[in-house]
Amino acid sequence: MVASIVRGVSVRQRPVRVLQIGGGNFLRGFADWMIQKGNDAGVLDHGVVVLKVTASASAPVAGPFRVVLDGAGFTEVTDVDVIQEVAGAYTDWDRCLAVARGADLRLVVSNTTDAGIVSVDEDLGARPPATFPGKMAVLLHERWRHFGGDPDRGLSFLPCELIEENGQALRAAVLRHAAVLDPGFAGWVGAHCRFHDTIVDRIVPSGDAGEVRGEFYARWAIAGDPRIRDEFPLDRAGLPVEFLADIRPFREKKVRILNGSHTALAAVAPLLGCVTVDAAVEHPLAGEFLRRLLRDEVLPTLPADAGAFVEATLERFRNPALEHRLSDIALNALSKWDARNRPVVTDRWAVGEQAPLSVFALACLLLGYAGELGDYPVRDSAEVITQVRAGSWVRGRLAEETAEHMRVIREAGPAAALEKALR
Ligand SMILES: NC(=O)c1ccc[n+]([C@@H]2O[C@H](COP(=O)([O-])OP(=O)(O)OC[C@H]3O[C@@H](n4cnc5c(N)ncnc54)[C@H](O)[C@@H]3O)[C@@H](O)[C@H]2O)c1
Ligand SMILES: O=P(O)(O)OC[C@@H](O)[C@@H](O)[C@H](O)[C@H](O)CO
Repeated sequence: MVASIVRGVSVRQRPVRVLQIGGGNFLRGFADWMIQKGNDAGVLDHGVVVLKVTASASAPVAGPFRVVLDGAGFTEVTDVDVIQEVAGAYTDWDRCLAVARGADLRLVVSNTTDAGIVSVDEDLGARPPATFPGKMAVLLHERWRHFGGDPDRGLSFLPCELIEENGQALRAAVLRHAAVLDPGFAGWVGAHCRFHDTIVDRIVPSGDAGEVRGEFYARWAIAGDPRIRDEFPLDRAGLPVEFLADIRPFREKKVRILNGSHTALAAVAPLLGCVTVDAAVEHPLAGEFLRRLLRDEVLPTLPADAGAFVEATLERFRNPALEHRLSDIALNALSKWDARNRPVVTDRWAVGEQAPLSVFALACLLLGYAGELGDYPVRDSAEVITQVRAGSWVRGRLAEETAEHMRVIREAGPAAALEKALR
């Protein structure tokens, strides 16, 4: 294979088999790292083209970067050179269409945050269409036309977004647009493109163009058509990838334990002076809050074997090398509380129990969003912030319970209020 020079560093040229939607830290430190390992182990020969699907000025850089991963007592450094090109949907849509016609293309990996997989009516003639599914439908249409509807030219989708049934959500959104473009094309998408639900796990807190930093721990659970195991045989390179018939139990455990406690901790611990996750775990009050939340509220809603994942998660949170800032987790915190913490509260209430610490975290968020907690980090949509300030974000029993916590926080301060909630 010929090597090309990008930013003065050699990039190994490989067939472009993967279209990557988004070039954020997570995909580079997780999916690209795995593809690199698969290539190095000889189970893959995959190059990646990154499609930049947002209009922001900052673009991911094509070419090699370094992934630095911290494990328990060791650091792993990997030079990743799988990205062959970055194509900008807003700067060169024709190039994106050309990539979609690629003869070697097999897989689409995406991570567009919780906001990316949306299903709305939009102008599919726009260059480019506004949303990720809209763009994908037009790119697939180009591919379908180019290959004359060849059944062997369908693509396999591995979305990494943390929403429920991510593959099925993406499929439904793409099919909605496909039906508008051409019924024959929609039939081809439905029959020959495979959308896998997946759940990912690796904490990747930071990065820049040249380097991504995260933890060594990783897990990728992939559901759906078993042919994916041969198309993307990362498990044969010893990577932590599992092909499962049903990923829902793992998803529920991971989201409730890891993401839910991240969200709750990021709501509460800054009020106690904590800046990072590891500092919060070691803080007497914040650490107690986290452990009690997991033990008394989250674990009882999960199968008995979830205890081991709680212990492992606490150990991962203690990793000081990650320097994981609580304010970075605070993005869209209320929507995340809704998706990750509310189900715990609802499940506890359904069996006649309480979930005061989950509700306490919500009370902190509501006070912070209302501007009552000084420089509390608030990073959410204007719509959500307006709803909170109008008092319409919570209703019923949740409104009553949060109001009581908010009263105590206002009167006694966050630390005393948390001590009371922990009693
Ligand atoms: N970093 C982690 O530890 C980690 C681990 C697992 C999952 N995740 C998930 O990844 C997401 C954050 O990714 P990151 O850490 O790489 O952050 P990042 O900011 O580096 O990357 C976010 C990516 O999403 C794209 N994006 C944002 N909004 C979009 C939209 N509306 N439509 C299309 N694309 C959009 C951006 O262009 C960028 O490529 C979160 O949703 C998180 O749940 C992160
Ligand atoms: O990225 P967010 O804001 O959706 O959530 C923050 C963290 O909980 C998340 O990124 C975890 O680090 C990740 O899900 C670990 O697998």
